Amino acid sequence: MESMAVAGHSIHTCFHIKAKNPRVNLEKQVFGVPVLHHGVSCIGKKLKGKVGAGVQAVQVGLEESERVRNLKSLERTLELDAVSERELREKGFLGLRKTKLVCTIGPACSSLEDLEKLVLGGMNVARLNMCHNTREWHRDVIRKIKKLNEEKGFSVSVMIDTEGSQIHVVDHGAPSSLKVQEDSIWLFTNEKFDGSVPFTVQANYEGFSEGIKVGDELVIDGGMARFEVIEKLGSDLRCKCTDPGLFLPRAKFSFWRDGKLVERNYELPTLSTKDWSDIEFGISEGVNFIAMSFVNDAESVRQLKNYLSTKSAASVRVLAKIESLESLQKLEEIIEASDGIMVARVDLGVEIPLEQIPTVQEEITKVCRQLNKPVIVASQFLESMIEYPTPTRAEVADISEAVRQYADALMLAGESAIGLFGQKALSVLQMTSSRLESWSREENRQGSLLPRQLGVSLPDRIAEQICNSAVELANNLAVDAIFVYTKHGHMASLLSRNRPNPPIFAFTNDESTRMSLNLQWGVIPLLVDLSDDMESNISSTIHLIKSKGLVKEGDSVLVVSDVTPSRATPMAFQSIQVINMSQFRQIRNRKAPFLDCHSSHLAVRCGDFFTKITDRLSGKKKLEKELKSSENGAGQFLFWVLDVLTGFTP
Ligand SMILES: Nc1ncnc2c1ncn2[C@@H]1O[C@H](COP(=O)(O)OP(=O)(O)O)[C@@H](O)[C@H]1O
Ligand SMILES: C=C(OP(=O)(O)O)C(=O)O
Repeated sequence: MESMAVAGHSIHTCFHIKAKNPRVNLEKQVFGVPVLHHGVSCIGKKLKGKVGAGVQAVQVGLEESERVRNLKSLERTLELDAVSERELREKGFLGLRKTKLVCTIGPACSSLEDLEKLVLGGMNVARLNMCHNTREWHRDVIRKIKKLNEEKGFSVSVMIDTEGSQIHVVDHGAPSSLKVQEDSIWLFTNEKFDGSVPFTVQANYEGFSEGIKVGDELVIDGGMARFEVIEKLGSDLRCKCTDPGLFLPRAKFSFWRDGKLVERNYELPTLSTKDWSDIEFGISEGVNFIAMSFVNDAESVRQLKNYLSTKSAASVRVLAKIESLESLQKLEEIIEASDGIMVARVDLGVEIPLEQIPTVQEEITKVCRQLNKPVIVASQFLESMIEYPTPTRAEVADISEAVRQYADALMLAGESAIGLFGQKALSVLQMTSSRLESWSREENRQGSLLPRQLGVSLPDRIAEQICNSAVELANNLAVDAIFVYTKHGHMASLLSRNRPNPPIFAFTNDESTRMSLNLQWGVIPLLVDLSDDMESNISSTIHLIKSKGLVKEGDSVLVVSDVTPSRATPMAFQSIQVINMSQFRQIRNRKAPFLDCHSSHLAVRCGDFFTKITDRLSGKKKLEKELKSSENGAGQFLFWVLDVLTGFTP
């Protein structure tokens, strides 16, 4: 054991852990777990009156004047975005929406007024697809969003999608959508000519028909219309319509043989020359996310991330769009290489049968959570609302299903970009996701993917386990919020991964972290000027939230702090504390922590306890016996924590 600080009901311990399991490199890691000896008896119920009244442990070595200075500077700089603040006032902590919303910006919503309405309607991320419209148009939209952020106190992130390389139709013989009649004969060609020729479809890639045989099936947009290849004329294909339907501009097509997709290795790069120049544009306009279209392997994601690093733009997060069979086959490596995933359901439906989309979506969402990467489920949630003012019941059910699967974010495409009822569509998305979230909470149905099922899969197992346990504590103690202090957002995302009942307030002093956390389920990112003194950070942020009148009598918070080594805290220190915010008072006049006999007894227990856990539970039985027989509350508490933590069998 290294050091300890105890005051009031909060106990902080800090100790070395020596692991016997070589996979867990604990030797150099130190963390502290402040624990309560009250509260054991109130698991699952509201904590009113039972929680330590405040954070009273004070950093060793910090002079009082410095502490007060830290507190004052924090108070000046805490930024909670205007939309979250309004929602918090209206609905309280537990009423905050957890599922994030992404809107595609297009001609129907690109004015300043319309963008503001989308932000007020809950848009967390504005998405611009670089395959449409001009660069000037995109620049104008990005600047409008930044202007709104600055002037109205919003915090909306910007995402651009690269166009990517996919075989699609350049022209299908008409300027707009076209009905395809049964048995009509069409020519598919790579020849380039100006204008439209009836019954002639120009493809964007000359090798589009390589490997295709007479008798193969050509499917438009995953089933909008179907043709049979009846003749090969050089690289052109003569096809007969077997299943009539619609030809949309830029329709995508795929070939099928014996009920299976004909897989071909097109010599098309994931990022074209145009994409690279769009990426340059995105960097220069300070976008927060780049969503890469048609990613087929992890290498292309790494290539973009390396490029961003060389351009000092590593803070731009790279999302991989899963929209091909190949990307599904290499799903895990792509997820691991990227900063997040978009399930691009429209294009995915071109390459896999439509009936497989729901289960594939669920699988991708689950793997993303396991690997701790945010996932956006995209497109066609409210397709009918492009034209109609109300959604179909099936569309509402589709939204609910994605929320039930715990996707981090849901995305509108044509509904907001070109739809007649974009704002209404966003409000349907917002209301449906909020409704399902509160239903899950009320009915205590949050356990569909328990932390145990997430497995122990991440490289930083200590942080992972602390966050898993913190969320279990937060849920069982029914706290109103979780606070986390984070530089890169790592701890915040690990907490979010467990999909807790209370919202996660992530305090960061890094603007790019704040913007990237906008995609993370249940996280309210706040920009603060964090100091080295974690206790004063905690004290000031609670004080500030209180002073804004956002705390009600009895509101409690579970605080997870992740402090990197500094002058004031020479060791890495991660701690969990539970604080009753309404009774909280800022402590300004205490200089040093103090110990008492009871606390030092507890700390020894803690050291013993964690050593045994990391020793693959070998000591669990013995320790259980010791803790069970303990006569004080601390022993009982640790017995319970042991029970929580040891559910995570390595
Ligand atoms: N910036 C834009 N300018 C014009 N139209 C757009 C723009 N962005 C999107 N759209 C329209 O909205 C629709 C949906 O957009 P998107 O989600 O990019 O899907 P996709 O490109 O696959 O159709 C597009 O088909 C296009 O008609
Ligand atoms: C979001 C999608 O991709 P894009 O809009 O780029 O075609 C999709 O296919 O669902």
